[in-house]
Amino acid sequence: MKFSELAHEETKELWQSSKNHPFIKGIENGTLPLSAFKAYLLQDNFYVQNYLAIYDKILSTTDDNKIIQELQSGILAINDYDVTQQKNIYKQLNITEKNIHETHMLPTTYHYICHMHHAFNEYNEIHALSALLPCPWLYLEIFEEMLARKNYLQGSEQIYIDFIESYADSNFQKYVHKMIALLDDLVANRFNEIQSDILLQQFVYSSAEELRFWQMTLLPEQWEKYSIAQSF
Ligand SMILES: Cc1ncc(CO)c(N)n1
Repeated sequence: MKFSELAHEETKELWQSSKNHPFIKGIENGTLPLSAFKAYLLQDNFYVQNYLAIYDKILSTTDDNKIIQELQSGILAINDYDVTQQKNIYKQLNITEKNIHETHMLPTTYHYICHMHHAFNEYNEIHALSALLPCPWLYLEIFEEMLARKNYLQGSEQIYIDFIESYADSNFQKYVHKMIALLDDLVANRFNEIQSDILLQQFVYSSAEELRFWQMTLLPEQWEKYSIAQSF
């Protein structure tokens, strides 16, 4: 079994929880309050910047030509699908530079970002790529399934319709499939540099963080009022 197949199997439940999440259902039927979407985008700005920073760290340290080639085209894809798209949505939602500067990272954003940097700093580029893969792969799966159901077309928010169609787009799909193949190749060819259990953990942890990411702005998370158990 390829690593990607194993990782996908291991995270089925977490991914299903993301697919069923009220935030995702709200994007599909158009009922997600724009304020929640705005808050999500402001957090995602931190996330995407750090995602690109890890690509840069890998590119400036690796001597693996296949990684260099795929990450360079990956950066272009992220610029198209995440950065440019977000800038357009920011304009439509009147999100200003001031709003961006005034935003603080919420706990899940912080933890997810630390997890990805940790995978690179404590292990290596292959472990980092495992931590980075659920991000585009989960989005592709969520929004491809939405596209196929077509229910989202009845929603009244054009922003959500565009958002779904962008992440289900065939070029984004090509990028994701390349990243999956890249990781599987690395696992097969550089197996002596990999700690298999940790590699799988990196993927599972990111899948859990993806689920928390939807939840974060709905709760909303606050550092000052950290959620605690209500009872035994
Ligand atoms: C948190 C998160 N996961 C995945 C993506 C998709 O690239 C994104 N923009 N943000």
